[in-house]
Amino acid sequence: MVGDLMKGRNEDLSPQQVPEPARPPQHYRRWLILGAGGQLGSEWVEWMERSGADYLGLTRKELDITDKTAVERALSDYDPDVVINCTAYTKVDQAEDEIESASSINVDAAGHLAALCAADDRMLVHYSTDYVFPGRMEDRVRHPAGYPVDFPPEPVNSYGRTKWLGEQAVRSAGGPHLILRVSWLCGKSGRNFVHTMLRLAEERDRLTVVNDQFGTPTFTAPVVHNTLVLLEQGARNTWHVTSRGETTWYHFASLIFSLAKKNVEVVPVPSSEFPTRAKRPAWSLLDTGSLSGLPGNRLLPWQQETEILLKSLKTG
Ligand SMILES: NC(=O)C1=CN([C@@H]2O[C@H](COP(=O)(O)OP(=O)(O)OC[C@H]3O[C@@H](n4cnc5c(N)ncnc54)[C@H](OP(=O)(O)O)[C@@H]3O)[C@@H](O)[C@H]2O)C=CC1
Ligand SMILES: Cc1cn([C@H]2C[C@H](O)[C@@H](COP(=O)(O)OP(=O)(O)O[C@H]3O[C@@H](C)C(=O)[C@@H](O)[C@H]3O)O2)c(=O)[nH]c1=O
Repeated sequence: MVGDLMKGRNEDLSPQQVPEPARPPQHYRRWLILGAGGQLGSEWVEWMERSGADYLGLTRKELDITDKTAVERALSDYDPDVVINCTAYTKVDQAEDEIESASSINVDAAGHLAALCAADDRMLVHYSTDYVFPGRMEDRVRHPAGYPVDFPPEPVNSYGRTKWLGEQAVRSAGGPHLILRVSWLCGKSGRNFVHTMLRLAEERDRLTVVNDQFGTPTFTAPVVHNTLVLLEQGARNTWHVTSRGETTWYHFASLIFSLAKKNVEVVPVPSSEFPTRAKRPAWSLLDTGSLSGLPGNRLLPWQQETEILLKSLKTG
């Protein structure tokens, strides 16, 4: 079935060689990583540590991005050339009821950070999401390779709306920036679908998982790699960064259990049989065509990246 889903995209999704990890470009000397305790932030810290780059990673405890004075002080004290904003409010269901909290982090704080970066000509990398798009199945017919970067956003939930407003706040600050939209993000640490499935496998022997929401699982290591590739090439503005291919949460769960050798019965269900507080887009594939043209990119099939992540969870 996963094979069938892939056929529509008419591309080679067999495993490919994993490129050598990209290195931080030399033209940026000092790197500030915000949200360093989150799943993407901790991946960034690991890469920076390994590369020997001059970086400072700040967790939420060390810097609350909604504290304007503290953010100003952090920027002026460390004086970074590039700021990687991995902070976000990411609890999709809770965002429906905690709009103020989600907005203060995803919109106001992102805009304030962008304005400060713009004032001192610091490069800002900001992450956004596939959930900014409406996710209509009919959009798939017109855009089989995924939503183009300039497709008009129309989020279907509060989290998506705050991320879209956050993007606009970053753009309107007018400084040098990269906004990278990623989807269905999973990494070694933090809250994500892989960890949720592995936890549920210990608690239950049968799970129902939605099979009518389509997208692309994306992994933190290739996101950091591709961000470095984009920075190396001097890229600016908005890009889509995902793995290759397309699947549903049900097929993603099935692959996780099969690779992790978990004996769980996974039952495919329509979204109507798995009600959630927030609506999710039915189809949120992102077109990564622009990134695929850049040398050194890491755009591997989502199945291969899932296997790489599960192996790294095993080996630690
Ligand atoms: N997770 C996903 O599936 C996807 C994520 N994205 C985007 O990718 C980016 C990274 O997401 P991801 O790493 O998964 O998210 P996480 O939720 O794992 O990390 C976000 C981090 O931001 C921190 N944070 C929250 N509020 C504040 C604050 N006021 N000040 C400082 N730090 C704060 C969180 O701390 P704490 O945990 O203590 O609250 C957490 O460490 C985000 O922009 C997200 O919107 C895009 C698509 C998919
Ligand atoms: C746990 C579980 C979830 N589901 C469904 C609910 C939902 O429709 C889908 C995904 O579940 P989650 O709640 O884990 O994923 P969700 O929080 O919607 O993930 C999103 O997070 C934000 C931050 C993003 O930016 C998105 O790209 C996306 O990754 O799977 C099941 O069908 N069965 C289950 O047992």
